[in-house]
Amino acid sequence: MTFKKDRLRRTMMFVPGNNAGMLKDAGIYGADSIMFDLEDAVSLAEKDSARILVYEALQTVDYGDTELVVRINGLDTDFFQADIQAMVKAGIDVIRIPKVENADMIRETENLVAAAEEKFGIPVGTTHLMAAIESAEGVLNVKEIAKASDRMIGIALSAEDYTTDLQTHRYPGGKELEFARNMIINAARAAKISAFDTVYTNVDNVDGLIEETEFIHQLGYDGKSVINPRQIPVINKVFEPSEAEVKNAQNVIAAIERAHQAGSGVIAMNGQMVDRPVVMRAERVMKLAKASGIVDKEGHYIGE
Ligand SMILES: CC(=O)SCCNC(=O)CCNC(=O)[C@H](O)C(C)(C)COP(=O)(O)OP(=O)(O)OC[C@H]1O[C@@H](n2cnc3c(N)ncnc32)[C@H](O)[C@@H]1OP(=O)(O)O
Ligand SMILES: O=C([O-])CC(=O)C(=O)O
Ligand SMILES: [Mg+2]
Repeated sequence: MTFKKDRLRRTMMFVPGNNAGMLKDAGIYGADSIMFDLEDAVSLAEKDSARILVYEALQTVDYGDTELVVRINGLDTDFFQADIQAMVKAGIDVIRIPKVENADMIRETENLVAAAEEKFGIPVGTTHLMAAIESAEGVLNVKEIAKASDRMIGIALSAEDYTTDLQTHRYPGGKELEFARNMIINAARAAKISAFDTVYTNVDNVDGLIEETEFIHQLGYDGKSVINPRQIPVINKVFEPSEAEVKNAQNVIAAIERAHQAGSGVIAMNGQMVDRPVVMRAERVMKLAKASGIVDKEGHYIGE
């Protein structure tokens, strides 16, 4: 398991914790993060066996350098304490807390995680947290939630439960999610952590998934939670920079290097000002280009 706070997180794939076959193969599909689910994909009768199965998978399956996340059961259930114990002991990278409504829920989880780290000899502070926002209360408190702990790496919108709480449902186009999506991306960026959009539940509707992903990409989200491996390349493609974007980013980076050599932090390129925010955007384009395999190690465009 490897952890890097600012890594790319275009796709975070839910894997039902009670499905041994899916647990075994989850690493082969190229998700940036794998999320083992102990919560809503697992029936009440299977809560204990799923926890054991995920623990075993973490001991035996090689997931390479994919980030490993577990969605524990909610803090209002009888299962979350055992989930935390087992997953911290297994050395999970990130614990995703479902149905987070306020910052106290993050602090409560953090205390239990810290105690488990001490108990199992895991360096204190190395298990990270993220929060899923699934209610109106959660959306209204998201700023405090995002900043509740140094362990926080991200905030996710969970629109199935959220729209139920709002007493609506999901519509094509997602107007009912506009407020939550804007709140979450701003809270995540204010806290300097990742923002994940919700699952797209119709796995056969590729056009709908592209449309939704283009929209959340435009808003600034890092990526989406996914429920099926077929959704991974579709989302990655939306996040893949175009050739023109890559070439522009390369020119920006070269221009600012020339400026720095001349002792300046700003330079004009084809009549456009290039300064720090432009360079930061260019660096993100190059990071996405590398992850998409469209540039070589030196950053030269090689296409697909
Ligand atoms: C609101 C919420 O809480 S959402 C989160 C909880 N829900 C989940 O976790 C659901 C996870 N997803 C799934 O169970 C399934 O993808 C379904 C039920 C949506 C669709 O199932 P299928 O139609 O069988 O998917 P599909 O035919 O595309 O599967 C292709 C392969 O991918 C595997 N696969 C499918 N989904 C996943 C997954 N989430 N993780 C790992 N492997 C998966 C299948 O096992 C199959 O493997 P195989 O070719 O070796 O047999
Ligand atoms: O996190 C997600 O997108 C899935 C989920 O639990 C929800 O939508 O309620
Ligand atoms: Mg949910």
